[in-house]
Amino acid sequence: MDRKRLVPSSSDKILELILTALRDLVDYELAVILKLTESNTLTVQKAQGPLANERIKDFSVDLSRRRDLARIIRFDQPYLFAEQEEHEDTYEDLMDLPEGHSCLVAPLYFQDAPIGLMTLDHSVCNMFSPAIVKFIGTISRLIAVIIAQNESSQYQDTLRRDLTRERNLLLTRESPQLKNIRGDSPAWSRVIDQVKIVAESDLPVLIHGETGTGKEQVARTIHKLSPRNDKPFITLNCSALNASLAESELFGHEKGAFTSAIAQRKGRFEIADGGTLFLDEIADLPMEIQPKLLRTLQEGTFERIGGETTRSCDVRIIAASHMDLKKRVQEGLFREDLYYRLGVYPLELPPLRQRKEDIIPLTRHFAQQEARKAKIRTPDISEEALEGLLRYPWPGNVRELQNAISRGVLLAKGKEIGCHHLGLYPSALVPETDPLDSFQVAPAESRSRFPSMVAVEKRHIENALSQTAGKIYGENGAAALLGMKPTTLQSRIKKLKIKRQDFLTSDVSIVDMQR
Ligand SMILES: Nc1ncnc2c1ncn2[C@@H]1O[C@H](COP(=O)(O)OP(=O)(O)OP(=O)(O)O)[C@@H](O)[C@H]1O
Repeated sequence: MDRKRLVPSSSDKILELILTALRDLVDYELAVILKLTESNTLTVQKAQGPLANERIKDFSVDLSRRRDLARIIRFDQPYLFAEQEEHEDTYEDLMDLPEGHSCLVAPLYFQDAPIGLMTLDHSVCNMFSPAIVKFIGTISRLIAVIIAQNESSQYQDTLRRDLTRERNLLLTRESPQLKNIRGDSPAWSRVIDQVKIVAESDLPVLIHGETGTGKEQVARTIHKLSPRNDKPFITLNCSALNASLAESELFGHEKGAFTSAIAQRKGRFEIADGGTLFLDEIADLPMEIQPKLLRTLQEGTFERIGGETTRSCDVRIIAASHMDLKKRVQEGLFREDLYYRLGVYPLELPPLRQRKEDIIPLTRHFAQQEARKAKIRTPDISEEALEGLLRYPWPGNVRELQNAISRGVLLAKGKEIGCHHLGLYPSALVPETDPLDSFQVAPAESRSRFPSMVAVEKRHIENALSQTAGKIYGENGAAALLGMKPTTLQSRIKKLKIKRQDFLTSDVSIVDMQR
């Protein structure tokens, strides 16, 4: 199969590419590229051809014991051992090449300095003509440049990684790079620490967390803090994709691959090349497509649907799920091998209710953000509203909080944001001991049924009355609880047609009743 490599991601792959191309021109059975180390030793970097075996990968030769090779390197000229020439067979202990077999060696030089040696062997004698020797002399110069450049880019990668690590360690909570994953709670601080650590690597990350806990923002931040940050961050939501759509989205398709494929289309792997691919709701990825994803993750190769070219890509994967992926594996709905491949670095995002310390800072952040968008002064938030926010369980997590604050900023029109602006209202249904425990936020989906101010006020007073068993006056009365004058409260009760007697119990004083 034609193997098209878009981005050779390692020196191993580059050398494989070079030696494969070389074999189209020179018939060799073993081609080996050896690197010259500082200790004057040649060590195998790549071996290819029908005679290449596993043992050769670990082979090295000390040049102080192979004066013939040292001399060839010093002269910087390719050398063809003559059929009758007596010489030590370099790979003698590793394979059985006949006496007088063809053996050609070419020094690898870069900027006038030796960096290694290439050897070509064939079990048949006289396989390499003088023209081939000359050609190898020229090609070995190019090979040396490619190897040196690749090493230099690897060195630069290492430098970049080191710099990234140092930079990430210096980041503080106020750093702009972390602005989308705010939070100071111990639970969230642990997440941020892990984000900083894992960002510098290429490890696949599997993020688990309830809906709206910030999985995508965490994935984006990992990418932003990684050495890949100048390359694309591409997302794919795997839910609601059938197998063929998922395959096309991931790997792309050629024109005419299926009825609706009117044009060629790149998949997310191709688009994300060099960068990060975020696979959201990975638990929903159809079973049929999971082996193909696994293969791409293992080999870094894929084919477009309807295409014959095997492409290679260099993509870092971050996957996320609100479901317990391990449970999906146990239920037979997710491949175990893929689960382990994706979950090399698992990251657990705590729900907002487990990090209440973050609610107020996040609230202020979102209020500021919204006010900036609306070009108004950031409104104050009443103490009561802040308390209400702290007491709400936030099933929709940060997204729900963000929505509530956006609404609040809009409704408050620059004035102080109160409970009613945030949709916090006392629930008449849940019996409470602390009036603030009964605050609830109108869920986003019921925004069309957003309670009117009158309804909110009525329920609020009813709740206070139920807390005080209908008592209005005095220290324990509803008026004190609501911070109102008792007379004002009475008139509101009348106006709102609240049936106070529904809340009365026998221990309410006659005096209070008579009022
Ligand atoms: N720590 C945070 N700091 C600031 N904004 C946040 C934070 N966490 C989440 N958000 C905001 O909350 C919203 C939801 O976040 P995000 O989309 O990352 O959550 P998610 O877990 O991926 O959601 P889903 O489960 O629906 O895919 C986004 O608008 C995001 O900007």
